[in-house]
Amino acid sequence: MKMKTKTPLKQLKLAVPAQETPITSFLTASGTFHDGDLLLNQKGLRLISEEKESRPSDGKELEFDFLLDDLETIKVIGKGSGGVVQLVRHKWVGRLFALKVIQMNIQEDIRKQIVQELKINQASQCPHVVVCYHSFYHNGVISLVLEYMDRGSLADVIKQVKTILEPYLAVVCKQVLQGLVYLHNERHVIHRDIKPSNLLVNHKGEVKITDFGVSAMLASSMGQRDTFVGTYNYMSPERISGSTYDYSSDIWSLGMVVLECAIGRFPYIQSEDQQSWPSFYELLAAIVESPPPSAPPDQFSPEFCTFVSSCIQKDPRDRLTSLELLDHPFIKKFEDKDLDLGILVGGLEPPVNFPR
Ligand SMILES: Nc1ncnc2c1ncn2[C@@H]1O[C@H](COP(=O)(O)OP(=O)(O)OP(=O)(O)O)[C@@H](O)[C@H]1O
Repeated sequence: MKMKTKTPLKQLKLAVPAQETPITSFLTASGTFHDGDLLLNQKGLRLISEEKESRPSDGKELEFDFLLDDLETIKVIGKGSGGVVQLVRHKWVGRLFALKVIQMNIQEDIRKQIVQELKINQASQCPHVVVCYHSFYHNGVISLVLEYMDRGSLADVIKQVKTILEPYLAVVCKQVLQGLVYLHNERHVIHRDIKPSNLLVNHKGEVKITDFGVSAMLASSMGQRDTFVGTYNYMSPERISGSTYDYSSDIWSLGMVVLECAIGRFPYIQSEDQQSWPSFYELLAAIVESPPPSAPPDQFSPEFCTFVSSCIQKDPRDRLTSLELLDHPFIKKFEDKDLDLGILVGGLEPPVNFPR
């Protein structure tokens, strides 16, 4: 066994029991957050293990260094429960990014979730997962420099178009499934928060998954019940009832999102003119106890109906996997039609002009 003769001061500092401000318990004296092969400080995030390997360029890597001061805010484009998302421009290069700012007065398990998000994003080599170019930690705030998705989220899209027709929905689904196959089969992570506002779209018609549950975790840790309600809508019955869950939990959520986009309303609301939403607890009870929602067969193709019911199954074992769903007849049906989602979203108001 290798013995160290001297214990470095930094290690002594880490051994001190939890202090009043939780952040100090995981930062080194130099203000660096260290977790395994991940280093995060004011200068940015580094994956130490990958530093020596020269990664093949996929055209997404940036040739310039980032400093927070080099980014100028254009405007706020979104607000989540964990913080604010701004459209920013790199002053010298002129390129646009989305800057997500997350407050960090939080506990250990939530911090681990955030580290997971940082790791996934930083190392993402998948065209259907939003790229995180850089992350900063400063004064208790984590800032993520994300790929800017100029058509906003699927939530923004359905606010305008109300419903998405099956052929376009198949194109959206295929891309989300490709992102999920990457997360489930290559990164071995459950997203945990698939919902319309976490599926982002750009003018090229690309759809990408973002936000690995950080905001939801933050909200729940801070007891913001109201802002956290939204995330339960797409949550699988096994998660709501506190059972163990796995990748198939994301598939339930995907099914709910797809069905909502097709019928133009959240599936647990009976009809468009229903006076009020079910209460928070009524909704949770319905998801856990009622038969799962399905696509009305008189309005949709058999392929679409079976796709939805292959996702929205109460028993997680009855759901297909992301890889199996990529081969589903609903996805295959429109594959050679060469449909351009860019044309659909191109006709919409860019979300940056929305009054918020
Ligand atoms: N990379 C991005 N490019 C463009 N717009 C983005 C980007 N990331 C987020 N947004 C916009 O900002 C909004 C807020 O995002 P955020 O992830 O903070 O919260 P949310 O997913 O809407 O909600 P919650 O915090 O409850 O999960 C999104 O709905 C989206 O419209």
